[in-house]
Amino acid sequence: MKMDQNQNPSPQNNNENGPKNKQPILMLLICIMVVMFLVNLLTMTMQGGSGEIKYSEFVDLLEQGKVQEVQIKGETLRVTLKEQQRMGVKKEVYTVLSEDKTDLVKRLERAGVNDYYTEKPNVVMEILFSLISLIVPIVLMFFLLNMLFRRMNKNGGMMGGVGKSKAKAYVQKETGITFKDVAGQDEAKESLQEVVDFLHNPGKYTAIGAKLPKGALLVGPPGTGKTLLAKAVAGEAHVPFFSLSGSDFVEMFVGVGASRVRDLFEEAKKNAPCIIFIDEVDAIGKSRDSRFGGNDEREQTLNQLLAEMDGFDTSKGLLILAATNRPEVLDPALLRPGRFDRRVIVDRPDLKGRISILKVHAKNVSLDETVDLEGIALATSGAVGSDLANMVNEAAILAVKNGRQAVSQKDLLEAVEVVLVGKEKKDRILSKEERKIVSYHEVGHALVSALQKDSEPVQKITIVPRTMGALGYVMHVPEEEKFLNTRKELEAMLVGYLGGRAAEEIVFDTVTTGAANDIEQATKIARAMITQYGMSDRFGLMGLAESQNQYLDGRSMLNCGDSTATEIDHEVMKLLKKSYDEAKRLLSENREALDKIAEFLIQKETITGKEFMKIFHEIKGIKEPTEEVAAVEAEIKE
Ligand SMILES: Nc1ncnc2c1ncn2[C@@H]1O[C@H](COP(=O)(O)OP(=O)(O)OP(=O)(O)O)[C@@H](O)[C@H]1O
Ligand SMILES: [Zn+2]
Repeated sequence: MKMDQNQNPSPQNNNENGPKNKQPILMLLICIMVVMFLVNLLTMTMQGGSGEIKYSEFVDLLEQGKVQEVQIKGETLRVTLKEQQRMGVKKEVYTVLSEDKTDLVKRLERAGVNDYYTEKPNVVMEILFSLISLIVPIVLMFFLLNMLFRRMNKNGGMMGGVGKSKAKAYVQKETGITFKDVAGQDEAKESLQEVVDFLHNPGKYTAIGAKLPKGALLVGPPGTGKTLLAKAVAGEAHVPFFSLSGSDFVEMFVGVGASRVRDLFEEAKKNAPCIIFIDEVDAIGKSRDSRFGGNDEREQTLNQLLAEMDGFDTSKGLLILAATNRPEVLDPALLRPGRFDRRVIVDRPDLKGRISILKVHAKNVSLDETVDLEGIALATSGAVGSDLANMVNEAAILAVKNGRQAVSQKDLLEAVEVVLVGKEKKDRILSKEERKIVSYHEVGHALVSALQKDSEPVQKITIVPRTMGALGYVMHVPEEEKFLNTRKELEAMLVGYLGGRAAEEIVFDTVTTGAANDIEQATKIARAMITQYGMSDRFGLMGLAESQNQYLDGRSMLNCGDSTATEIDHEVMKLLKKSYDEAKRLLSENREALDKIAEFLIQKETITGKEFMKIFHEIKGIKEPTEEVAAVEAEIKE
């Protein structure tokens, strides 16, 4: 559901060793190749393409007076004939000396061939040749490898200077962002406020002998504003902001990451007071413990980071902030006092937080009088800052699309859905039968929820497909923000999730693939109830799983023996079956309401929670003449 619109720091200039430097090598290479080619061609033509002849044939030629010149090279004779070839080039042949050299000399003198000599100059040529044939492949290899390395190592050339940092930190002299721009996250701001004060007047602290913190680790799920907070610290302290992502350090070659760390600190020290921000620090700071997979390069990089953190003098006003959403994988050495000894939790915003984040982002958007940001915040439990920022923007775009001057509550609600489930997919035409199934499925969810007292009120039911895969869905909005769930509520949730499939089975006596996501969610909840929340009678309070990454998808890992794991599976199955039976029971007993509402939904495609409740109450014979219902009735009649 997260739509990341992160403004990740982009390396400012990462090709200072770019194509310009490659050109001389290229030119040299081409020259060498051309020379080689020419030399080859020349010797080829000089040899005139001739071959070897027998010594006796040579003797014949000699006696016939056809030989002009003979070069004696060891046992080989290179014979130039008087006969001409194309373009005035004399024909040449070879032969192997098969008599005593003095005899040959006599023979030559007799034939009047004075131009014979034992070859010497060619020795130089030969050495040159073998040298070239040795050097060219090496140069070629060097060039190819260099290119390959560059490609693998997009920020720096292996050959072009291993030690130099190519991943330039993204530097901002003034971020211009202050704590006011970060909504909610009050605890985080408070603890960072102290840090700002350190940067402002380090002397105040050192005078008493207090040690200044070297770094703070911002921990929290993606999109909660960690980068924003780090920038705000720099903005509040009016110091430059150096940022780099952990993954920028990690390279193919051992030692590159470490030298980047060194360069970054060198650069930062020159600019102190300033802030270094390392996003995704887990990319380098992963535990050196082999449990997470050892890696020499990363270890060296991490060691360098640790050394740099130990090495600098805090009184200069250098502060390192780092962000991660997987603190559990970090090397303990990073978290030791004197390093990232402060841990600032930047968690998902609560209702109050969401309201203020919406306000911050709505500040620059024209809103009409229908807008109720609190209502939007209620409907977006679990959303993080970047989601909310995205929703406000999406709503503004919708308003413009519909030709309006200001954003209305309807735009905002639609935007919430766009961010959570994607845009309406108008071109996906469902067959009549499919629409019917989807309609019953969704009403099944809604009705089961409405029939149980521990579930959240229904806000909207729709069978308009969405781009993110949903063919229809039911939107619930809680009456208030919840931080705890009772066992009853979780059980009601399970029944609610399985209500869709139950409706399909009851009405069509068949089941479809449409319940895949429901089944996944229900299984996750059932498993957590048994292994983490101590809500099963079978295992009681025994903790059976460890949470793995609280700030990402909250995955957990079983922590028990194999046989227990099998038993857990049985228990999960039992719980799901019980919930499914309950859903089927509820729907069978309310078949009339199911049919009526499903029919209504097929016609209208989208119905509001109020419309839904109205039909429901009518059928159940519940008289509820509240003002709200009366208003809705009037609305429907229109
Ligand atoms: N508390 C907040 N107040 C205002 N805006 C916020 C807040 N949290 C997030 N945002 C918005 O979301 C955007 C993304 O946030 P940011 O990049 O800081 O998240 P992050 O926690 O660093 O995420 P990641 O872990 O993915 O890098 C911000 O630019 C801002 O527009
Ligand atoms: Zn469903």
